[in-house]
Amino acid sequence: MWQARYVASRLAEHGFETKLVPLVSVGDTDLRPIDGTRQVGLFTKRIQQALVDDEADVAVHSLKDLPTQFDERFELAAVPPRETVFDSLVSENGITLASLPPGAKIGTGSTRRMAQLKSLRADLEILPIRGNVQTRLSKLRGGEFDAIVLAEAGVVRLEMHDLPRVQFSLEEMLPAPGQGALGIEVRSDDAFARQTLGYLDDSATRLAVIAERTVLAELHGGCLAPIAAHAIVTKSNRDGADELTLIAVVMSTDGTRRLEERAQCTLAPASAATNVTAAQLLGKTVAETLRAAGASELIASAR
Ligand SMILES: NCc1[nH]cc(CCC(=O)O)c1CC(=O)O
Repeated sequence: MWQARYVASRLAEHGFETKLVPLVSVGDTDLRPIDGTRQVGLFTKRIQQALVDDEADVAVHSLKDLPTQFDERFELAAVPPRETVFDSLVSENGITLASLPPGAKIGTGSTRRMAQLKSLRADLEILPIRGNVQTRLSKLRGGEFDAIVLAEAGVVRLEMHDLPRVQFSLEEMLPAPGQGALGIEVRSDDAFARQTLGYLDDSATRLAVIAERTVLAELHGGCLAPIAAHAIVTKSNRDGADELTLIAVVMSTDGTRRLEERAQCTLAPASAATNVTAAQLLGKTVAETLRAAGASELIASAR
């Protein structure tokens, strides 16, 4: 709802009136542990269905939740400027990971988070937790866990600034592809919606998430594999040109094996199409190197 309201208010700045269509996704209601047999897109399918049924013209997703599988019915009309990409350790008193008692119980349903937690502290007990941010926090308060891991982006958007937590560094906990970014989809035959939403696109964010999501797609990772990726656009200090840097990690779920790859490309000034191709190539190159180093085996063992 926050995300949809954000898009509505950005559209209002450009003079467009909108109507919110509140929806409840399977991801909000299905709290059973993730077991890999259920379908992908639990948070996004219901919203896409609203586009198909003409219930809504604009679909607002967390890009992290949007499957990489191409669907010709929809087009990603905009990727707005990204919120913070970090993950945070959330607990009753905001304790650091290092200060947790031996064998502490940490709630996360993400193999990416599980693997990185295990590599930092092998003694931790990782327990499944599902649901939206509010559901997870009520489980933490219920005493089931010593701590849980949440994306800082969700915490910030819900304005829970006082929530006791410690932010992980990128070295400790590399985020999921697309984390902190929104993906705004429209029907592919709706040129008016595509053009209108185009105002909200942020090219640096879009290129970063294209690179990250290409790694995931190339490794056939889906949302269950222990794959992390983070890309960022920066200015080169040599010639001032924009550069896109991508780092990706594939792990074994027990945290004992870690493959890491980093690569960079130079972006062309104001050449959207060329830069999209460059971002995709960067993601493919990194995925290829990870595959050559044995990534597929680690991903398969996580299923
Ligand atoms: N899978 C749920 C989900 N999808 C997006 C976010 C956070 C917001 C974001 O990363 O954009 C979350 C919650 C979480 O991971 O803590």
